[in-house]
Amino acid sequence: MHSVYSSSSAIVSLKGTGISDFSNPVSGSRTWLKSSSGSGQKVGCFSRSQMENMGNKVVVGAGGYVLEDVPHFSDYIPHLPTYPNPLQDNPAYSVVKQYFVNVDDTVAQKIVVHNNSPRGTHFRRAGPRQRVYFESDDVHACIVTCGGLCPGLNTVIREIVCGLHHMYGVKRVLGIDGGYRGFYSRNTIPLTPKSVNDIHKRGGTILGTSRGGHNTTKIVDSIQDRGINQVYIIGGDGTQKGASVIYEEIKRRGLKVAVAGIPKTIDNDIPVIDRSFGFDTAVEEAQRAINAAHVESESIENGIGFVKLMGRYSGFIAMYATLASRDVDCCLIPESPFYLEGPGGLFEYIEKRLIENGHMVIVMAEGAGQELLSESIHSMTKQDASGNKLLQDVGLWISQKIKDHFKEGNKMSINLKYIDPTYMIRAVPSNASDNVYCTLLAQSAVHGAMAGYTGFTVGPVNGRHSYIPFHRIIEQQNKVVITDRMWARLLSSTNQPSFLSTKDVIEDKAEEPPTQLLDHENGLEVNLLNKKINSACN
Ligand SMILES: Nc1ncnc2c1ncn2[C@@H]1O[C@H](COP(=O)(O)OP(=O)(O)O)[C@@H](O)[C@H]1O
Ligand SMILES: O=P(O)(O)OC[C@H]1O[C@](O)(COP(=O)(O)O)[C@@H](O)[C@@H]1O
Ligand SMILES: [Mg+2]
Repeated sequence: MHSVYSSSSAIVSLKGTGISDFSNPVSGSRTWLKSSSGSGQKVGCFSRSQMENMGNKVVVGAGGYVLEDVPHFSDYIPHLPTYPNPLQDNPAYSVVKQYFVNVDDTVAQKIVVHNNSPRGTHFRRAGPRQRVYFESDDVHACIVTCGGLCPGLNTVIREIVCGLHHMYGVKRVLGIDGGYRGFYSRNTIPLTPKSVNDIHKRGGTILGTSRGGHNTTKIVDSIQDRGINQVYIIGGDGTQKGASVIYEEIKRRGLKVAVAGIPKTIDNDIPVIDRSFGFDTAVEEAQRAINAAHVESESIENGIGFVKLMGRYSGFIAMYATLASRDVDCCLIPESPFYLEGPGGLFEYIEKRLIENGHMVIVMAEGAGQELLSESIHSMTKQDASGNKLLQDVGLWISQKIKDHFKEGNKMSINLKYIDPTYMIRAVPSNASDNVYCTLLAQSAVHGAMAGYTGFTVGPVNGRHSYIPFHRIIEQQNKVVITDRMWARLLSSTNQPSFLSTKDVIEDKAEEPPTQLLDHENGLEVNLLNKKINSACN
């Protein structure tokens, strides 16, 4: 078994699973890995400064057990008082058999294992703790929403406000207006259970949102000046990067301010978590557009219904909407390169399908085929205010190319209807299942902040809500793995060509990224950690 040490060298013993909870304040500013002196076996090879540079809290236990832990106030503020969790006096929760999450509970990232598999990466289980680090009257929380819209934003806001109020008796919650820049350029909005009561029935975010405008110093100054001590940040990969630097600055200033991220991405491009809120709603809402495309295409000779869906780098919405519909003949996503002309190309497939069936439906994620368009028109690489690549409308461009192709030499007379429902999908309120999911995310975030955790994102890992360190959320994007069984299911449901050679498949398998929504069969997360450890050692 291996140990976690604080910089004051106070040893926190590791029970059972080889982990420790940080609910007891430990003096010192950091935790790091150290060789297990008991067994004489070397664990990891980090010097203190290497671990400090990496800034990650990792605990290694028996059998290849790894806990990628989240920071806690006690890591950098010594001797903080704790209080009994008010939930234990809450009549609604009196029916719960076990009020509090066991301090040793962690959630396995990899659940498909073999006889000799290492136990692999784990995350701290989310939920209420026996002791909290805030008295109800002392909490001054704020909530901010950043990045693009996503169904469910208002539900998360509502449930943070109500969770704080009903479970922990917190009365002071502020809304930050218009994303990160609202911290320093706008007035705040007081939020109460009454004022947020109905907001989950509306799309968008009552707080407004924005891209760009992340100024760490100004944001943390504003947090400090207003006396805010819990910051709930709802947003996608860009937002979580912003939240991570806010947390670092807060820690640098030694402030007792919890920073909790709630991952928002309609594209489902955030790694580690099972899925993101709003994704389910988006897939459901996309059915209306696909149905319309089907009706239109069926009604005319050689009809083609072409639907563009969101998905800048990840084609999950397109893939799941296609699988759900069964009316789609071709699904194009950014992860699966395709080509238009020649044998095995898109034009050939369209012609074949129209001859066979008289009509067809194509679904395309907005990020698909960007390289075809750039090659063709030498497009400039423009960015939005957050630094995200601004995409060309490939759907419109391909639609025109299809029309031109069939017009040339009077090949075939086709009727193509182009449908772009992207913003209509994004603006709807979340569906019932996303509403429940948003509630759990919000409550997990509230429990974590009250328990003194900070610098974390919440999310379900294999169905269990967990606290995940920021770096795991922001270091890579979740993508559809086209050598996985789910993409094969899609290909078999549409009958479209894979546009891949055997060589491509072999190469892709060799560098397959980890993904959620799909099976984890190869322990890539552990490999990733090992790679990090090795590179830190070299
Ligand atoms: N690397 C980064 N560091 C700090 N802030 C960032 C970073 N990337 C994005 N942000 C900020 O996060 C917010 C949202 O980012 P954006 O990419 O637009 O949306 P999303 O969070 O949905 O991906 C913006 O205010 C942006 O300035
Ligand atoms: O037009 P906007 O507001 O920049 O949003 C478009 C982008 O928003 C998204 O839906 C989600 O992006 P974010 O998660 O970065 O907000 C992308 O798929 C899409 O390209
Ligand atoms: Mg993003």
